[in-house]
Amino acid sequence: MPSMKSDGETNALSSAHASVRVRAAWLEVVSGPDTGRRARVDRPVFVVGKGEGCDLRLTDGTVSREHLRLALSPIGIVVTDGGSKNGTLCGALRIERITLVADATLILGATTLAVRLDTGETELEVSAREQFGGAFGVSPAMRNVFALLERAAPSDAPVLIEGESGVGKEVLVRAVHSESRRREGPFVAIDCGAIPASLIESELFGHERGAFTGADRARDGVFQQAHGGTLFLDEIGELPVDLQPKLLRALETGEVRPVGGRPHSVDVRVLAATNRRLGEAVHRGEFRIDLFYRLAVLRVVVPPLRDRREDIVPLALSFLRRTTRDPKSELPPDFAALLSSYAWPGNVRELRNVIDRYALFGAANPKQLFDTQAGPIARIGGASSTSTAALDAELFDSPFHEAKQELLERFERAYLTHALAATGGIVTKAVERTGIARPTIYRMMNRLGMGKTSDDDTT
Ligand SMILES: Nc1ncnc2c1ncn2[C@@H]1O[C@H](COP(=O)(O)OP(=O)(O)OP(=O)(O)O)[C@@H](O)[C@H]1O
Repeated sequence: MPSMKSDGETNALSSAHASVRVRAAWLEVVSGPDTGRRARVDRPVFVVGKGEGCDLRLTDGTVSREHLRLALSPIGIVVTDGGSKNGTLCGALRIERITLVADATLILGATTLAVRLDTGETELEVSAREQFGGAFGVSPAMRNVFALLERAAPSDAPVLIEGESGVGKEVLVRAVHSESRRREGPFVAIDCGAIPASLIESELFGHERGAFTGADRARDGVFQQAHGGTLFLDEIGELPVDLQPKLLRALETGEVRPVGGRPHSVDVRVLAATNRRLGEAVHRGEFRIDLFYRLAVLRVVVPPLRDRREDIVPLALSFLRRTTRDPKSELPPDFAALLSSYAWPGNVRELRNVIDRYALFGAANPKQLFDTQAGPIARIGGASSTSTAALDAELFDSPFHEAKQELLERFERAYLTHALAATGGIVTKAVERTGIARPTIYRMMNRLGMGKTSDDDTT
């Protein structure tokens, strides 16, 4: 498969990049079960805790899942307690948010962390743009992600994007494709977590006629379908271990072997995403290290929305203006303040859903938009939905079939929004909760303009 292009081409892009000067630091565990562990804080957001997604993962049982977050800033390191159970101490002070401008010691649970700030400044590369394809962001953290991806886009290098569900991994992957020389070629997506293990090999590589019971005709896999374009392997962390060597071989040789057939070459750029930390899966022996390195020529971690609060209101405004088709739509200041202070467990997807609800139903009390049980969403599917008071007068003035269709779409959108909000935006959980098949959910989301496209329909 083709490799990275020359530096000359990537340099051409660098004029679109700026940099912010920040102070990076070293962390060292100086007491507690993980004594001796060190980590470099040189990315925009760095999380310490015992959860799987943490940048410094501690084994101390008294530490919370995401105990504290460190953010780079020009004057020092901004330390924020992540709402931990037993708090974070800096000296004799219990802190919620402070900026360290000199070396300090932090105590979390039974662990003591020494923070040693660099004496000089580090340059954090950020994009000069606030938009990369369909992804929008004003925070240095997001503009750093844009800068990395803008640099990688013109090459054929594989990129691995990690981040929680709903942070925008797919939007970013599509942007990489549309800014690459393959933009005229196909973009094919496959969700490795949504396909039964028995089918995934043939979904990836295709099969010959008669290769297995039920294979009554030959079929191309996604590699063949993406020939000349980009293949997006979503939820790559879910790829069964026994298939990983086959994928590695395909990436290394540029050849795929359909089930029951002979190998042939394909010209495909592979982009992958996962909402697990793949490095941890490698550590546990669940993901092959050689495949990890092959996929993660560039590895980008997209921070959750709660770690880039500057993005919340600008994103909300852009969703509102798109939905209302009114570039002058504004958010009431108290509603904007509520949005800014919310934790967004479902990330940008959840924010988009809240704004969709706000635009769709309006709200005398905007707080209700966050409370899906008590809010207007619950009402439309409940007993009061039969009351004419719950319906717009406009619907009664439209032809019956149009009005019915409009109401059905509103219901579907509200129902899905509610299901996804209740499951933190995790489609797999929404499938269990609603009883709607996963491909149908994706199709509905696509049809209703909720962010997915037909490429998601891989089953
Ligand atoms: N930075 C952004 N700018 C604009 N829209 C965004 C951004 N990030 C996410 N979105 C929107 O939020 C929704 C979720 O994004 P996306 O599907 O890319 O997330 P994801 O990380 O791939 O989620 P999952 O892991 O659940 O598949 C989509 O509607 C997308 O358009």
